[in-house]
Amino acid sequence: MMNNINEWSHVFKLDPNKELTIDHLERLCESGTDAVIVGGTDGVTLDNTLELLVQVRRYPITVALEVSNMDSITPGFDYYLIPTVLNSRNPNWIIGQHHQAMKEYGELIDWDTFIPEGYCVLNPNAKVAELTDATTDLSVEDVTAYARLAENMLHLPFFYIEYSGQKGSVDVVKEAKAALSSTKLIYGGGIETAEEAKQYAQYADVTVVGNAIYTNFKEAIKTVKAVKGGAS
Ligand SMILES: CC(C)=CCC/C(C)=C/CC/C(C)=C/CC/C(C)=C/CC/C(C)=C/CC/C(C)=C/CC/C(C)=C/COP(=O)(O)OP(=O)(O)O
Ligand SMILES: O=P(O)(O)OC[C@@H](O)CO
Ligand SMILES: [Mg+2]
Repeated sequence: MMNNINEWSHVFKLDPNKELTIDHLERLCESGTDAVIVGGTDGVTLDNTLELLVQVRRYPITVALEVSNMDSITPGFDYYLIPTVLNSRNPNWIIGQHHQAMKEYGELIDWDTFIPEGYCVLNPNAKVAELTDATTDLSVEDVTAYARLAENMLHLPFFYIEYSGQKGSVDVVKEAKAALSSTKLIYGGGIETAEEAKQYAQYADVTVVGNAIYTNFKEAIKTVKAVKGGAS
C-alpha cells in the first residue's frame, strides 16, 4: 500500500456520481496503481462519497478525497486533496470557499492529510471550466507562469494540469515540468490508452486516469503498467 503521496506516479480518479461494477472496482484496486482519488465536479454528495469510500476500503489501497464541495467531506480518507483553481476568474474557487471552510473547520484539520493542489483548468468544454469560470485560452508561457507561481509564490506541493475529458498538449506538460523543481506536476485529461499515458508520464510526476475507467475499462487498466512498469 502506497501511503506516501510524494511517491505516487499513477492514480485512478473515481467519480462518486458514476457507477462501477464490484468486479471492475476490485480489478482497479488490485491493478498496482498507487492510489484512488475520489472526486468529480458535479453530483458529488455525502451519500455517494461514503458509499464509494466503503467499497474502496475493502482493498489495501490508499484513498484520497478530492474536495469539490463542503457537504461531501467525511472522515476516513488517507488524504484530503484541496483544489484551488489558479486560472479561475472567480475568487470563490481560488480562495473564497477555502477561507469559509477554515473558519468552520480549521481547528479540526489534520494537516498531515491536507494536500493543496494548484489547478490550471485548460479544457473549455469541461464541467470544471464552466463551474469555475476558468480562463482556458492560455499559452504555454501562461501555464508555465502559473506553475512558477504555484511553486515559488504559493509553495504548493502539487500543480495540476487539468484537461478533464480531453487530451492536453504534451508540450504544455513538458514546459511546466521544466519550470518546477520541488512542486510535483499532476497531469489529468483524456487518457484512454497505455501509449497516451506513457506520453504524459514522461513529464508528469503523477498521471491521472478518470473517465476511461467508465468508458473503456480494459484499456484504462493497461495505463498502470505503462506508467509504472512491471506487472499490472
Ligand atoms: C472531519 C474531517 C475529515 C475534516 C476534514 C477537514 C478538511 C480537509 C477540510 C477542508 C477544508 C477546505 C479548505 C476545503 C475547501 C473547500 C472547497 C469546496 C474548495 C473549492 C474546491 C474547488 C476549487 C472545486 C472546484 C471543482 C474542482 C477543481 C474539482 C476537482 C475535481 C475535478 C476537476 C474533477 C473533474 O471533473 P469530472 O467530474 O471528472 O468532470 P467530467 O464530467 O468533465 O469528466
Ligand atoms: O477524466 P479524465 O479526462 O481522464 O481526466 C482525469 C482527471 O484529471 C479529471 O479530474
Ligand atoms: Mg470525470
